[in-house]
Amino acid sequence: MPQSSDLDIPVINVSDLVSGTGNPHEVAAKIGHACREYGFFYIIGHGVDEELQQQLEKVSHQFFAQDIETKQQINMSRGGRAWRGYFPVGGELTSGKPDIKEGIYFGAELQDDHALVKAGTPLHGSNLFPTNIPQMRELVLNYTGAMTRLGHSLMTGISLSLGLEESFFATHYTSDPLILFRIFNYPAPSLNPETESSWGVGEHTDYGMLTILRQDMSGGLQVKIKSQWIAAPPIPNSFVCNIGDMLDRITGGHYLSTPHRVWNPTNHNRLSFAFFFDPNFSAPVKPIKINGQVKDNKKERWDNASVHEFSGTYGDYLLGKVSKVFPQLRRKVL
Ligand SMILES: O=C(O)CCC(=O)C(=O)O
Ligand SMILES: [Fe+2]
Repeated sequence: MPQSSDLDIPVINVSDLVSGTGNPHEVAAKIGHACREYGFFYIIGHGVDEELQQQLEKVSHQFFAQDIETKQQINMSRGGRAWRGYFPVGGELTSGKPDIKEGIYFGAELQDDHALVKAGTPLHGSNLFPTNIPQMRELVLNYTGAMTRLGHSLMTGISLSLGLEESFFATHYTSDPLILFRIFNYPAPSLNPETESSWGVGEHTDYGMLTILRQDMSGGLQVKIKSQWIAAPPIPNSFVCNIGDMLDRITGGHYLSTPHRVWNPTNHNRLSFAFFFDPNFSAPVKPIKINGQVKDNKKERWDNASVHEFSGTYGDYLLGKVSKVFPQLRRKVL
């Protein structure tokens, strides 16, 4: 680990963006700098109710502490094409290796009569909530509501930071954002991932636009910046934000989709709450004109793939990735 403090991930107070008062341009400039140099930043002053977060954390501990049979009652196999529900430890792979984590997948709560659900669109539908922990439903829906509002505010900052109209992303990409929300539990004790090659989540980049992560106080998140792994330790009352592949693509690589990985360095379980604020499923993803050349971090990337070679909608990109692991999510051939 480098000792140099110039590799510290920036902490940005976003209250002026969220409240729409004060100086959003100053906040946007800080976000722009962080996106160019790190692809990661912490936010404080985000306005998301701390009590709500703590209650969600409490019921999540309650859920994961149950026996496996009870948790399996909402297994992902029951979520069908909506891609919702519980997966057990080892049930998800990163680069072909099983992750040492379990979790629950949630998304926007859409009923069967919603047009996209009726059309059989993958990743759209209703959630699987645990019936034996009834509070979880309302907490998850309140939390995803608050995070969706926060996502919209941050996207205005990202628009401004690129010298675009503040509504640029809302107009072209996120009028109906694809929302994925995952609660993860990384059990303890963990093996040393450096020697045992067993990560909670192996090295990867996120697929979409913007990820907003709440991590508990355990630590263990690492970010690959300028070829070095650095720690992104928990900071009370903050969220960690990072850029996904689509924003990297749209900005010609000027905003980096930065590789990261996680393990549990403690002797108790580690919880995290990953909220993915991603483009509309049907939005065509196209680069904007930006000064300077396209920057391709293909060589730095875990998959040695270039996001700049992709063309199509966000749905095409996402399904191309996840249907390798979940073949049932392939598009229906009409
Ligand atoms: O659990 C974490 O801290 C991060 C999870 C993550 O990187 C992901 O789900 O994409
Ligand atoms: Fe991630």
